[in-house]
This record gives sequence, C-alpha cells and structure tokens, in this order.
Amino acid sequence: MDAGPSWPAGHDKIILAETDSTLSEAQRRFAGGVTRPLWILALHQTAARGRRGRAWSMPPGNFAATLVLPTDDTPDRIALRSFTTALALYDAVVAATGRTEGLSLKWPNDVLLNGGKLAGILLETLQIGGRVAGASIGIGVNLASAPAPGEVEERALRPVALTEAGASPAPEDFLDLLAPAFARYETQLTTYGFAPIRTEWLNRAAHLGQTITARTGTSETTGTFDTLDDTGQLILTTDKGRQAIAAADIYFQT
Ligand SMILES: O=C(O)CCCC[C@@H]1SC[C@@H]2NC(=O)N[C@@H]21
Repeated sequence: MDAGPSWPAGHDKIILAETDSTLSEAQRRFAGGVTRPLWILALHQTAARGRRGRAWSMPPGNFAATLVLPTDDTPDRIALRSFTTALALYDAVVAATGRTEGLSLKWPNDVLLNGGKLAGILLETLQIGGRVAGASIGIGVNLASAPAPGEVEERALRPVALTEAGASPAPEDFLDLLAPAFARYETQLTTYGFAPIRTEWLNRAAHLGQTITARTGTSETTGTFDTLDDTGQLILTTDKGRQAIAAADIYFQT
C-alpha cells in the first residue's frame, strides 16, 4: 500500500470519496487492527469535528485527513505531535507555495497565513482495551476556499485559503507533501526528543513576545507570550508572575 517515491517507508494511505469524519474513520479502523502509520484522506466529510467540540466546515477541494499513529507513548508524549504536525504542515505549505511569507504557527497547532487561520489540527488518543495505544491526528487545511467568516466563532481568526498564497494543490498532492514532512519530524522527535522541535516551533511562532490572551472554558489569562516549556505548555508572564498554560484557546490583541 506504500505509494510514490517520497512516500515514507512503512506508512500506508487510503483515499475515501466520503466519510463522516476521518477521525471517526480512524477510530473504527484502529479497532479493526492497524499496526503501522495509516493516512486516511477524505475528499468530503459529513460530520467533521474541530477543537473543543466545534464543527469543522469543509468546502469542496479542501484537505481533510487523519493520521493513525500506533504508539505506546504516554498521553503527554502523544500530545507533542501537535507540534510535529504543525511543523510538518508548515513545511508542506512552503513546498506547495514556494514561499514562507505570511506563514506562522499559533499555539498549540494552528497554521496561519497572513494572520488568518489556514489549517487546524485535532489530536485524539486511540485505545485498545481501555489502554492508550495510539494517536489519531486530524488535519484540516483550507486549500481551495475558506469557510465564510460567519461559520466560525465571533472572536476566532478569519479563515483563509491557500489560494491567498497563489497555490491550490489537490488534496491528494498535498498529502504527498505532508506525509514525508511528518515522518521527518516524527523521526526527529523519537531520536532527539522535544528540544529541537520546540526550537523550530518557536522560530515560526506568531506573536511571540507580544501580549496574548489564553481562554479556557472558565477563565482568561492575559500576558506576554514568553516561550514554550519543555513539555509544550505555553508560558505567559502576567501581572501575577509566570504562568504555564496546558490547554486553551489563544486570542491576539487587535
Ligand atoms: O478546530 C480545529 O482547528 C481542528 C480542525 C480539525 C479538522 C480536521 S478535518 C480532518 C479531521 N476530521 C475531522 O473530523 N476533523 C479533523
């Protein structure tokens, strides 16, 4: 099932005309027995999911895929794939457009183009018999068109499409750029740990050193975006001192 000269060795892919959500498809296939990385690309999703229980809008021609990654890593270590996947997406976009202008990463794992949201990642754990045994990494990229601003939350960044950078690859072609990029960062993570990934992510971070707001369901914290710690938490300096944020939605000052 390997495909193409630069397709990563030992990774499989399937392309579906339609599914409910590639994340749900990943759960079903993992339960059926997946023992090596499997990319599931769907050309259409009927029930796509975004972060924090939101729906994900997917106009035709956009990219929707989930990587099933069998691993016996702990959940904390699985969560680091947010950063490797965001870096891989960044590299795949650079390969598709031939440019880095306007591209940046937003914690924990959005890819921005000209300050708008180009791509999002939703990472879930996969279980066998109640034990974590893998990750499913759902990836959506606005390749061909962006959802209308009214389809996202009021405070959310404006959705943008890759056409704004002068490129509109087919989803199948974009997968062939993304899968090798992910495999490179996965090897880097498993060989050298999180430190080099953290450095590369920070080099591409949006609004580093600036005032941002981290919002969880119950609270908001505003401070200077200083860095990431060595577990990937966001470090903000606030008027109460340094705070580490494990999970939140991030808002930039306008
Ligand atoms: O909210 C986000 O930023 C994450 C969006 C993730 C969307 C992708 S599309 C492919 C995969 N299948 C889903 O149902 N969601 C993810």
